[in-house]
Amino acid sequence: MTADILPGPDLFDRLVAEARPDWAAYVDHAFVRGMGDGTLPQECFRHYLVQDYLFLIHFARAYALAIYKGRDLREMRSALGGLKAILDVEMDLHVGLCAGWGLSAAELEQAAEAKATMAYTRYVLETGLRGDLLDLHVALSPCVIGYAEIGRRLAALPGALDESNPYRVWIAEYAGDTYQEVARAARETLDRLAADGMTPARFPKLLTVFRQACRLEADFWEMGTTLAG
Ligand SMILES: Cc1ncc(CO)c(N)n1
Repeated sequence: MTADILPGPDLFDRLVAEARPDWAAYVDHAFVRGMGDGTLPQECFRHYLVQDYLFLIHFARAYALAIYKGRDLREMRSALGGLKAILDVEMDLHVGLCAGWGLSAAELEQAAEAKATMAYTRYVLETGLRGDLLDLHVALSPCVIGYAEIGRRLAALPGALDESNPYRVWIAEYAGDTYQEVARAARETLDRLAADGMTPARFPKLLTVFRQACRLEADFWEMGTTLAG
């Protein structure tokens, strides 16, 4: 089924097309819908957000690995942009929201890591350590491009950004121009790497990584929903 897929543009779209059920289970998870209509219990969101802070620490390490694996300055600078977006922008959202609940950044950093957090972050890092830059960026792509899609979808729902929705700040962050631009750059990086000598035989291997990352994203929402440690 995938053997005739040739390298070229829109690698991300082709991955999503082949991984539809896993992608849908991730971007349309009950946790996501609960943020959209404001019905998600706050306890679940808090558990998720603390774990997501720990997730982002390791995610920043994965971008640092992408800098290390960059083959020229352009690739290194592009990965540095991703690293800065996490450390300087995205984590501020978590720190700001948690401060509202009386949780400091230092306390966040000390929180015990849930197994779903470990599984996902270490899978991405391991994939990048074992493989090349394309493997690493495919493993990273459901996170960045997926959250941009989730943010956009939720922001389009009637009332999602109203004062009455406790999750409007989260939605606005990921639907906002800054994050959408990070996701656009991630797509471009995938296309550039794929155009650089990716063989058709590579696609099924990348699809395996992509599907695994989508499943781990869905597990992450599930961890928030069930308050799993
Ligand atoms: C689990 C997870 N996936 C993706 C993102 C987007 O960066 C995030 N903050 N957390």
